Amino acid sequence: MRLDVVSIFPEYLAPLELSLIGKARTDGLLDLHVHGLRDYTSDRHRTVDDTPYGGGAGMVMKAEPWALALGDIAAQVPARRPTLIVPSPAGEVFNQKLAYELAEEEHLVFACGRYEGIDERVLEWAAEQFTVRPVSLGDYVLNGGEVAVLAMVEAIGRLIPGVVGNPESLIEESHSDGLLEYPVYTKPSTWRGRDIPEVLLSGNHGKIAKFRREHQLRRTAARRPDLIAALDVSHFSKTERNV
Ligand SMILES: CC(C)N1CCN(Cc2ccc(Cn3ccc4ccc(-c5n[nH]c(N)c5C#N)cc43)cc2)CC1
Repeated sequence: MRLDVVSIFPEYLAPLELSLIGKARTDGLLDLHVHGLRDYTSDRHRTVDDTPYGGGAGMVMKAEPWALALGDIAAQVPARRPTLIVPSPAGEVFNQKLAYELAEEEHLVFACGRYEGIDERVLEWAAEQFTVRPVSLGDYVLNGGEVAVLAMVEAIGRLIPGVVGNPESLIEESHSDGLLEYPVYTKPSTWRGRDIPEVLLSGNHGKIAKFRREHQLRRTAARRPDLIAALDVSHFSKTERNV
């Protein structure tokens, strides 16, 4: 998968050189390019913003630098219609389902806005050669798109085959089956007077699986009842429907 990120703060994306995503880049599983938007300006001050038409607080990102940057990226990978992800407080909310969907794409481009956002005409212009998707990390306000891109690239990148060492660990984690994950423990079995659940020492895989499923359901019901409500009844066994 090829990924391109455009930002006025390219150094903000440096964490994508670390850990699993960094190794995936070294291994050639992810072809990630970060671009500085100011490289696509031509004035002495490398201007990327201006005052909003209609008045109001703050500044808006100018269209031309974005069109030059996105056009350059599209030209570098002519064969495929890239998906342009535009982090925005007004976007569809990013979730694991969308992460899986985007992990199937061949080329993702991320436009990190700042200030009060990007001139809307950029998204209209980009729709000629990109599939444009405004996406929100969640219902809270950030100062720009970079943090959202760090989260999305990690969530999407780890779903690419070969990025996560043990693909089985992708199966039982939170949200992959619609429920939150069960509690996990490791040595020592007694820590500061606290024991681990005895069943985990039993070696009885059926009982362990049952314990874990029950705790997934309890944790999800307690912390995210909205996820329980969203699940189809067929998701639950007969006994679980009465929990
Ligand atoms: C009345 C008038 C003064 N209001 C002024 C604030 N407006 C909303 C507003 C608020 C902040 C920003 C800052 N910003 C610039 C680019 C950018 C990209 C993503 C996000 C972002 N925030 N939250 C998320 N989950 C995001 C994601 N993904 C925020 C961004 C941009 C825009 C609403 C209008």
